Amino acid sequence: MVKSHIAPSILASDFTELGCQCNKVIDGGADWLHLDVMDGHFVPNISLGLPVIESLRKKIPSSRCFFDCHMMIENPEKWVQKFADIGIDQFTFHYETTKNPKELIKLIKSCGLKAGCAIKPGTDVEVLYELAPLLDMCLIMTVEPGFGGQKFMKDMMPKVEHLRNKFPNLNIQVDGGLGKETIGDAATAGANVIVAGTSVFKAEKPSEVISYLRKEVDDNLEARGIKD
Ligand SMILES: O=C(CO)[C@@H](O)[C@H](O)COP(=O)(O)O
Repeated sequence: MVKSHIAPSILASDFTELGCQCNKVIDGGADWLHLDVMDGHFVPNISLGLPVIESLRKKIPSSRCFFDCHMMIENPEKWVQKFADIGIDQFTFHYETTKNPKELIKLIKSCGLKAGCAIKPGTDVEVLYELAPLLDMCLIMTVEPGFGGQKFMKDMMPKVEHLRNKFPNLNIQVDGGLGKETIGDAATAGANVIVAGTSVFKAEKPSEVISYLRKEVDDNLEARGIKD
C-alpha cells in the first residue's frame, strides 16, 4: 500500500524568494520538497548544495515538510553524512554513480535517512529489482537529469509499470516534465511520488495544480487497490 506524495522541485522556483515560495507550495498541499543537488560533473549543470538546504531546513522543520534530496553528483558516498547532519529526510543517489549500491544504501540508512535510487533514461529498470527491497524509493527519470523545463519522456512509463507490478508497496517517483498534461500517463503506469517543478512553481495557483496531480495519482492507486 502506498500514498500519493506531491514533491515540487525547487529548481523551478525564484531563488531570490526561496523561503516564501517553498512555504507557499507547502501551504498549497505539497507533501515533500524535491531538492536537486547537481555537481557539474555527473550532470552538465550546477544547482545548489549544503548551505541553501541547511538554511531552508532551519525555516522549514521536518514536521512541516519532508526534504527529498535528489543527488545528481559523483561520489555520493562522500556526502551522505554531511547531508544527514543538516537534517534532510531522504537521500536519493543515482545508480550510475556507484559501484556498490548496496553498501551505499546501508550507509544512508545508518545515518538515519531514507534511501532512494534513481536511474537515468538510458538505464534498464532491471538494475533496480535487486535493490528495491532495500530501498524506500525508486526514481525513474522522465528527462535527462540536469535541467528543469524539459519534455516528459512517455517511453519511460513501461519501467514504472514493471516496477509497480513487481513491488506494489514501493514508493515510485517520476521526475521531469510532469504537469496536468502528463500526469495521466505517470499515474496510470503506477507512479505515486510526483516531482513537479515548472508546472507547480510557475503556476498562478500552485495549490490547484497540486490537487490535480494528487487526484490523478489517488484515483489510479485506488483502481489498483494499493492506496494507503
Ligand atoms: O531532476 C530534475 C532535472 O534534473 C528535475 O527535478 C527537474 O527540476 C524537474 O523540473 P520540471 O521538468 O518539472 O520543470
